[in-house]
Amino acid sequence: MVKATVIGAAGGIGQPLSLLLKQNTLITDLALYDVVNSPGVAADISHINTPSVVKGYLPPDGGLEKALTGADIVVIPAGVPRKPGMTRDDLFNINASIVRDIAVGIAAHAPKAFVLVISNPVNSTVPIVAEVLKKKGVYDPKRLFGVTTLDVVRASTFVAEAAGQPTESLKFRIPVVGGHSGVTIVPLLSQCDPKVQLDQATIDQLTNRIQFGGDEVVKAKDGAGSATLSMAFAGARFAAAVLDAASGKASSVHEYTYVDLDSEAGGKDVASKLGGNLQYFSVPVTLGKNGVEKIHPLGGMSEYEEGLVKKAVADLGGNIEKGQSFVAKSSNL
Ligand SMILES: NC(=O)c1ccc[n+]([C@@H]2O[C@H](COP(=O)([O-])OP(=O)(O)OC[C@H]3O[C@@H](n4cnc5c(N)ncnc54)[C@H](O)[C@@H]3O)[C@@H](O)[C@H]2O)c1
Ligand SMILES: O=C(O)C[C@H](O)C(=O)O
Repeated sequence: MVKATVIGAAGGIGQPLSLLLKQNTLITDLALYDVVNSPGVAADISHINTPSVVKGYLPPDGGLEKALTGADIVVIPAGVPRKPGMTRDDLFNINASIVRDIAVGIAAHAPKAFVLVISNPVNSTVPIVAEVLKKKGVYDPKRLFGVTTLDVVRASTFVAEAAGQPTESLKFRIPVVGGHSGVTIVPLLSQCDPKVQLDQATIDQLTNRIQFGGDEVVKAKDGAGSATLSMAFAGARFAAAVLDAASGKASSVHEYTYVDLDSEAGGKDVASKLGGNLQYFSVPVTLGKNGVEKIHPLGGMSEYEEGLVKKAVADLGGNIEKGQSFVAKSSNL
């Protein structure tokens, strides 16, 4: 039995993500929570003849508690998206408290669940969840993930296009490390598998496109939000990876995700190579029964990529601190 809960299930990401999770046959219970419309989304999705039983929950009558109780995995796309001209950090003022309050619910009702944070700014919302879980005495860094899979998905697509093989994007695997906003997103094109020969101008252009791919969608949607469908795909893919590893369905699951480097999974080596005391970074991980089993080194980098990492580290420190001090200043915990 595997219960998956989506918080923010009626939103632009939440609906297609819930649809994709309904197709995951490892999931037996799918709980859809939102502050609006979740019963309708649940009724609709529940007619699909895959194994999971779907229920929708709203805030009255303990909806959050019911949605979370017994959850093995909680995916959080709740909160507001960007409009043109905004940075992800501009969402902090609204989304920080939304994510904090959801984390309080997780601490009380699903303390052992894998928690997958999609809500932006991910660089800060993941530390917010961690600090709440720490305050409540239930924090396990191996079970908390910032979802950065969309950056990895974009990198494959854009590199395949640049290599003149747009229909072969699944074949191109590119590590993307760091955080999830602008220059904190660091594609390691030199490690592309299979190798691609790119001149420096193309590397510059691809790096910029991967770092600012989110802006491309925000601009195209012209005020109607940010990436939802590609994010749902990426979120469902990452959730499936976590569940495949936890259930033993797959023996070696390798992903990139924004995690606490200070876990038993071996992130301290990465942190010390990054210089300073950076606590969170998107890194290559092996997933296992209990979440992050091993954090791997970032691997060989070009001088150009080392420069990108330096810029990412400089920005990330402030983003992380902002999330941590928000929780420290929250008097209602
Ligand atoms: N990590 C990533 O790669 C990535 C990619 C795309 C979008 N995002 C982020 O995901 C978030 C959601 O984006 P969206 O386009 O789905 O937005 P949306 O506005 O379409 O949907 C958000 C949903 O969250 C719900 N919500 C608000 N407060 C809530 C609460 N307290 N509890 C439960 N639900 C609540 C809303 O009712 C809404 O249905 C944004 O912050 C966006 O920036 C992250
Ligand atoms: O760009 C955004 O604000 C949404 C998301 O983080 C993305 O990368 O598409």
